Amino acid sequence: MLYTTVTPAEKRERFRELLAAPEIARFPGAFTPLSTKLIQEQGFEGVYISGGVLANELGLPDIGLTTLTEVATRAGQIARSTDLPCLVDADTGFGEPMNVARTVQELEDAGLAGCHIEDQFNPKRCGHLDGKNVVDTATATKRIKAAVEARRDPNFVVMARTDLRGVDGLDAAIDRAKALADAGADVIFPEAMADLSEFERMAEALDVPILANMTEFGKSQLFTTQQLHGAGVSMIIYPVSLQRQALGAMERLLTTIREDGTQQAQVENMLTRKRLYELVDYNGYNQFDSGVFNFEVPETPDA
Ligand SMILES: C[C@](O)(C(=O)O)[C@H](CC(=O)O)C(=O)O
Ligand SMILES: [Mg+2]
Repeated sequence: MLYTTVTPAEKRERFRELLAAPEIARFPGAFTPLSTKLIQEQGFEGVYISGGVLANELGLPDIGLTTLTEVATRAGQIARSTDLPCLVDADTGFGEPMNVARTVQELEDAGLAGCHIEDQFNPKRCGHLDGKNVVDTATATKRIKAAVEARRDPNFVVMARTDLRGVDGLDAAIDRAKALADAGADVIFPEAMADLSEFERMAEALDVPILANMTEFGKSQLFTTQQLHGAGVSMIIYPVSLQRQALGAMERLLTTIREDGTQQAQVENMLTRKRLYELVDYNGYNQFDSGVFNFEVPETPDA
């Protein structure tokens, strides 16, 4: 009911446990606070909050247009709705190392369990596209040092993402990742790995855990959890999957209404009213007021 009963400090401890555990942790990308309910119910270990998705939801491309305030506010709303640890995409950290320090503190205050900061510079782009701009190692490590020094909860996970693979190749990306780990990054997010052997080489070269980005229509094949686990990956994100699926369904629904003059043919694909009320826990609110949920909900009224 209302919000999570798990504190941000507890979620960060949980995130640390997940990273230390031998099993792989799976973080699907929530695109709304409500969607975290589905993720949690299905037993996933954590929630990812994608910068691309947040930008897209505002009708914007993922090129560094969103502000720290927008990202921290939305990420905070999402984090508050779930007991799971949430990892948020902090893009390039929203400015200079000084800004990165403020970003980390804002995200800590918003209840996030961790964030990742990448080595692109603005205008940044999706890591699975060509033509990215990447800063030098000194600048990239300064960002990470600033993030690590700024956090007040030592369990807040500072993850460094490197986009160098798509620019200068795997060896350069591995060297960069080592430097980022030396600068204090708790986890490395090697972006746009070409195949499993690249994940393997990256994991072998580092003493810190690595993340795999299983985004669709990108440069990496969609490997299974078992395959990634075998390659030494500690956690996986599915950043845009829920948004892509939902928007695909919305498009199909609108076409049906336009063509058929009614949504009837799509109703069977919709979440029912009953299920929606379960997700927002109408029942639980009866603890406050037994008049809140004293009605019957038709299960499939339109079917
Ligand atoms: C992970 C990512 O940074 C995101 O914002 O979700 C994107 C995902 C995507 O655009 O598919 C990325 O740069 O990989
Ligand atoms: Mg992003």
